[in-house]
Amino acid sequence: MIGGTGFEVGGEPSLIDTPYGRLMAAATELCGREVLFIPRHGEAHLPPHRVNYRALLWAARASGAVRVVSTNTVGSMAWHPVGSLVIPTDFVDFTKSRPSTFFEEEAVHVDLTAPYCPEVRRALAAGAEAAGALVSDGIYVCTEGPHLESPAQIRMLRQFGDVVGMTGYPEVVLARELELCYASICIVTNPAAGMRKDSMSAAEIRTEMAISARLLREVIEAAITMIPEERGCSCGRALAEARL
Ligand SMILES: CSC[C@H]1O[C@H](OP(=O)(O)O)[C@H](O)[C@@H]1O
Ligand code: HPA
Repeated sequence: MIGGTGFEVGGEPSLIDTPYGRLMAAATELCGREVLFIPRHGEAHLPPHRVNYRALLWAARASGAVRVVSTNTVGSMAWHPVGSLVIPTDFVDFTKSRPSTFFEEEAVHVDLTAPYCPEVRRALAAGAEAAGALVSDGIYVCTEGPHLESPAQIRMLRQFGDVVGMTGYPEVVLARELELCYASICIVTNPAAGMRKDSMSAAEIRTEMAISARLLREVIEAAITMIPEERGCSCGRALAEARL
């Protein structure tokens, strides 16, 4: 699991070395399944544009994981109430400065027709339903941050997607490049800028996330039991025809 702002599951902490740097992770068990929990922002809570996304995914694979469940907090650019969940089906990238590939020296073009693993997405949707959460599919728009968006930016971005965050990209792409299954469960913490009269501060967003953390854990625990043992998706063959 890659845990976002305000989400923890506990576990035995350890340091993992990757070619991209060292990070902290915690091994634990959830519902009988072995889980490696990696806090996305690390102990120092790195801002989104400085998160070491390649190290996160590399560490996941090096630990033997084949599936990654990520949690993200998002602002809604549509109708979603605060506290509801969104499972991305697709994404649009508006970031500016992040290393976004493991393949700097060769031309490798992974297919992103279905960027998020359909099997893990299905399990998350079933887990959300079992937990009684309000959940919907949606398109995740990723901004560079670290500032929250302006109302004019949101008027533009809402033509491209449903929810906005700063961390969903390039994780989703890097996971595919490592042939990992990857899906995200997003918690709506606020209406995006300009969607309501009053604004919402980062501190208030964090408070909203804390309120929803227990629900999110319930959803993930239920989802984990619904992920099939064997992979039936094509994520594990992402590189088969990706090289030129
Ligand atoms: C003011 S909160 C913004 C911060 O929270 C989200 O991070 P994460 O997806 O890791 O929960 C968002 O993308 C920003 O990084
Ligand atoms: O409104 C938002 N914008 C960007 N990232 C976010 N993460 C939570 N809410 C937001």
